[in-house]
Amino acid sequence: MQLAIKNLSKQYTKGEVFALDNVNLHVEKGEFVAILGLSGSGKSTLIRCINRLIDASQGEICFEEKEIMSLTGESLRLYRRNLAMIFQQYNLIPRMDVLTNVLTGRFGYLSQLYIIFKRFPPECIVKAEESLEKVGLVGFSKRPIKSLSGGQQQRVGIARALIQQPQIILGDEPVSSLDPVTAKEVMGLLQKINEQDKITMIINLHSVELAKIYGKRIIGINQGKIVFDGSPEELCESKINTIYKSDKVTL
Ligand SMILES: Nc1ncnc2c1ncn2[C@@H]1O[C@H](COP(=O)(O)OP(=O)(O)OP(=O)(O)O)[C@@H](O)[C@H]1O
Repeated sequence: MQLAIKNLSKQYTKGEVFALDNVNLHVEKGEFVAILGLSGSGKSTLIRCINRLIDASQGEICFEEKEIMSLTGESLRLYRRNLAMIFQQYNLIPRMDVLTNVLTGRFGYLSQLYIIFKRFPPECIVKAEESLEKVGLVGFSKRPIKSLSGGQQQRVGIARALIQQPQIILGDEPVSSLDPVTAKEVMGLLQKINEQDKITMIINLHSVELAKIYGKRIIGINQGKIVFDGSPEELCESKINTIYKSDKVTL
């Protein structure tokens, strides 16, 4: 078992509703998990708890059989090397070129001196070029980030994730800012990486269509609870309605 989440709950403020409510989830190495749910259902909270960007209120997360919620300092840094993030807004550094942005994915492996002086070992640069080749951006190394399209910027984000040599890629709505065609290209790239490199994908999505095409397993979250966990074929209309059920009054 690569990731085991047991009875996980998160309450941002005492007295408020639970953003995650007793979540239990097991993920095996190499799975492609698409997470669906209404805005505010807890998808980002789950991802942020997994990579310890935030601390859960209760429960347990184990990575490769080791409990990770109590990690601090160096052991937390080493744990985080296993997890790469890709984001809706790409989170690139606009004033730096493509290659340097990819190289920042290697920070978890380098000493502070390399980082301060931004001088990277030659083998890192080779790895960065290889990552760029993998995402279809050969020849883009020196291009400023600002000169790239959204789809190209997300490819840089994926190359930055790959150079980290992660076990898991966590995606927080990585294609929500892209047009439908480009979104499919980027999801196809993640699918290829998942199949070729056996990197586990846990990807939050707003599109049921994309989840059904690219997810090998779909998790549906409603008000912090897992209400669906199954294959794309099992995600019928009534299950979709359960995932997207809202208590809010519609105008
Ligand atoms: N930093 C925070 N402080 C307080 N409450 C928060 C915080 N972050 C999220 N929440 C609340 O937790 C709940 C779950 O939010 P979360 O961002 O995980 O949902 P989501 O499914 O990722 O939504 P979206 O699809 O819009 O990104 C929401 O009610 C949200 O308002």
